[in-house]
Amino acid sequence: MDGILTPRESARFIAENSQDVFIDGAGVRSVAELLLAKASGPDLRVAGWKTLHELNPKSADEAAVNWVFVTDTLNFSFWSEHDEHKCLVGYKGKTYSGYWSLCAAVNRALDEGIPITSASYYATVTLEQVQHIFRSDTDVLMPLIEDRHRILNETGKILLEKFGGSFLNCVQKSEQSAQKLMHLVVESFPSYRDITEFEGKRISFYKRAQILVADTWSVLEGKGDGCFKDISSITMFADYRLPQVLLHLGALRYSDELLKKLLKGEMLSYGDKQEVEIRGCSVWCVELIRDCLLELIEKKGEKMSEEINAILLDYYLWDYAHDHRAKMNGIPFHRIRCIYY
Ligand SMILES: Nc1nc2c(c(CN[C@H]3C=C[C@H](O)[C@@H]3O)cn2[C@@H]2O[C@H](COP(=O)(O)O)[C@@H](O)[C@H]2O)c(=O)[nH]1
Repeated sequence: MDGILTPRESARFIAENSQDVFIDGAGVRSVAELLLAKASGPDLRVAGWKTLHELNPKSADEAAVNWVFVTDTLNFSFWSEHDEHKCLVGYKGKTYSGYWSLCAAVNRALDEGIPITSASYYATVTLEQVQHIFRSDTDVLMPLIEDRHRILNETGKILLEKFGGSFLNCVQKSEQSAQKLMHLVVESFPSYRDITEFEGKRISFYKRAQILVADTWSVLEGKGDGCFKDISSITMFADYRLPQVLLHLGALRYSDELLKKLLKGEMLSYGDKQEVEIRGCSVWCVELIRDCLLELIEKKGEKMSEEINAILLDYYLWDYAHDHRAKMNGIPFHRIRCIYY
């Protein structure tokens, strides 16, 4: 897209001009050391996407790719006003919240015979049907349910018109380039256009487009159509969880004014200067953590069977945030309602 900085260029520019969010060098190093201990384990492997997460598809076929597409099309804004009172989805004896409540609802619908991953279905699905599919076990609904309905209709129609109703056709058009696929998704599907302005420049995060490429790579196990030669050019995904965990681990720091605002639970808006600084510095922070980790691996003389990239670090840190939810209680995440993350 012309005149727009790439996510990596955007992150660097924001980090160099940020006034309320700072990257802490010592914190970056300590996170890299934490990850070094995991480097040769199962966590920092593309296979972890399936082995560590029971709701993710185990197959690597067209149906699995279309599962990834519909979940990442709806992969935004799950936080609730009060954490003890939120949307919950029970599935196969377990209760899921947040992003996982979305996946549980998709799998529940498929088990009920509702073809929620088929574009021919969700292109014309009604609001009532969407409210039923994503119903909560509590009186707290999944946030932005009307937006989710609108986006399903819009995205389904485009997938039918441009790609024969299957995201696998879109993947194949990208000729094993992650960047080509990311740009094809952003150009084709409006809800993926995570673009804003900062200090007079047009910047991009493309959070859902990047995580869609990453999850496509993961579900195809990095093979065949999913063997993206440039997969390591994808950055971390600028959501609202990663900044929180980077703050908790000391790799990010906020100004007193911003911290006070977040601790009060004040909402930010998409494109606010401080919101952009949080997202941009988080992306750049993970780039620096990756560089530091690769240096430590080199020094240690470890042989890696798979290249470590920002995607695998992101997945690990996002899961870390989930596993340490209680410990992170006092650490705020920035509250925003939007369809981009
Ligand atoms: N940076 C980053 N953001 C991610 C993910 C994922 C799900 N990926 C998992 C699936 C397979 C992989 O193995 C990953 O484990 C969701 N999100 C974002 O988080 C927020 C939801 O958070 P909570 O309210 O706590 O559920 C929301 O903005 C959502 O868009 C990720 O991986 N990285």
